[in-house]
Amino acid sequence: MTALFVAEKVSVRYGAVKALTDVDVVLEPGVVHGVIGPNGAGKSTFIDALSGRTRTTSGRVLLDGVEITRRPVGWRRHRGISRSFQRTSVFGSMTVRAQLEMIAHRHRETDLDGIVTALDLVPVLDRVCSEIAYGTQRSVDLAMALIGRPRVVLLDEPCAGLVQDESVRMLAHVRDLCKEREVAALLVEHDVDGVFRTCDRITVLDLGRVLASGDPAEVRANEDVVRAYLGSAA
Ligand SMILES: Nc1ncnc2c1ncn2[C@@H]1O[C@H](COP(=O)(O)OP(=O)(O)OP(=O)(O)O)[C@@H](O)[C@H]1O
Repeated sequence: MTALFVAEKVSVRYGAVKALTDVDVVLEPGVVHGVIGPNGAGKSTFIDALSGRTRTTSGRVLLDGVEITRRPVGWRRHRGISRSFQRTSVFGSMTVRAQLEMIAHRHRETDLDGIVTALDLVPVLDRVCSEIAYGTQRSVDLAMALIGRPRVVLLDEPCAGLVQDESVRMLAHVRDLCKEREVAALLVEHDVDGVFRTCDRITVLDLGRVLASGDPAEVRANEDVVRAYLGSAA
């Protein structure tokens, strides 16, 4: 069977800096795939390369077995590859409702109510985005990424800036919604415990290379990962 979304030996250089070298990932519907690694490991570069924001130096990206490596961001979004950013991308001056409806219109979403309800956004629909709590803004970011029934979502640190309780709730939402909607998710996150709790598979990057990949138990037990990254916390 053809995998939904594949990164094959993806490499990215910024001048002399090798930000990513030969990184492989396979994403499947309803599977949450975490990517962890220390600062500068190449996590954001990987999401940027998969979403079309950064040009790969070599390697291939495939959707349904068809190469899309050079396709631009907008083309990918319209074919069901969406992403969220490390920093919230809500428009501060709009209401939550206006912002979500605008994106729903653009991507022909027919069940905006379902997304809004699942993410507990009903009480803030008529509030201006800049006036709602930061944790709720992050839920609006997730809602925006899920609009249009994407087949693949690439989430860049959805828990950045959240307190522990909010982070737990956010990752539960990510997992539940990806399972319910059969979305293939790639989750980059610094909250390592959250990633181990949430993800079905995990890839660990270090200095732009894959240090380990597998299910959470395999990765947690991997000696290279413990030595280089998890330390005694494992
Ligand atoms: N635009 C750029 N120009 C040059 N080097 C860059 C650029 N963006 C990233 N890098 C370098 O590429 C490497 C990977 O960076 P990247 O931001 O992808 O790592 P990261 O794992 O997401 O880090 P963090 O956890 O701090 O967000 C780092 O060495 C970084 O300094």
